[in-house]
Amino acid sequence: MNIKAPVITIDGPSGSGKGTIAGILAKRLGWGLLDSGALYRLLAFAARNHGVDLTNEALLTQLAAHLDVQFIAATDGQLQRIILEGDEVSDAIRTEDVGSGASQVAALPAVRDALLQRQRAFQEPPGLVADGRDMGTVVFPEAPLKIFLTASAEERARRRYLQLKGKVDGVSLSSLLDEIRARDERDTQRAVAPLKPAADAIQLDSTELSIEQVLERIMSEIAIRDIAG
Ligand SMILES: Nc1ncnc2c1ncn2[C@@H]1O[C@H](COP(=O)(O)OP(=O)(O)OP(=O)(O)O)[C@@H](O)[C@H]1O
Ligand SMILES: Nc1ccn([C@H]2C[C@H](O)[C@@H](COP(=O)(O)O)O2)c(=O)n1
Repeated sequence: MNIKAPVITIDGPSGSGKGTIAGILAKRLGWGLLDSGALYRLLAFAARNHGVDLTNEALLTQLAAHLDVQFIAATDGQLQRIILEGDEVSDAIRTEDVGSGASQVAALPAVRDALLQRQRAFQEPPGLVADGRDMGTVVFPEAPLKIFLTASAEERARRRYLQLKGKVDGVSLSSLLDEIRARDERDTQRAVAPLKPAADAIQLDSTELSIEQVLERIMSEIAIRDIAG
């Protein structure tokens, strides 16, 4: 019998804190981590490197199927590292520009299909924390705990501003807010696997919550379900 490892899914819009929460949770539980947004970012980044237009579904699908990528798990004192075609791109894929490209390629159905099995292959014992837009609705519909994490667009832009200020030249709160709204619109309105809560997801608005408070809420849901041993 094939007993599947438990999955906790965390979906939500850009800047809601999914990645931060998923990373801490995976570490606390000793589980694997799937940052599914990184796959779409890697594809957009690779497409630009190879001169592939972000609207060319056929070529992007081929690129997605053969994406040469390695995720090196976080260790004490070191964050997860991402290697694309032999080069470390962990920071390079985090720009708003790459995020916007990722959101464009993610709207293409054949691209999503090409990345589906790659994402499901992360489901390994003892468990997986997976963050993205469709983790609970499409990729892991049987997950025993699904979180839909939100925050107001203004708060998400503020968080992103604090994160980028001093690291990226010319960053402005108002342009970040515009980018966040544009990405929300594209991610929620696309025809395939749009960003939306799964019917059985727990919705958490983190606008007024600290990272630790969000984690506490999720840890109590894990305890209620008794899913982490
Ligand atoms: N509850 C919170 N309170 C304050 N800051 C937070 C909170 N959650 C996350 N942050 C901060 O907000 C920023 C964005 O968080 P994070 O990158 O985890 O968001 P995300 O949802 O994964 O975004 P994206 O989908 O674009 O990757 C980070 O600097 C993080 O430390
Ligand atoms: N499961 C996912 C994850 C990500 N995307 C798309 C949409 C996002 O705007 C973009 C970048 O994601 P991020 O790194 O900001 O979480 O990738 C998606 O469609 N489905």
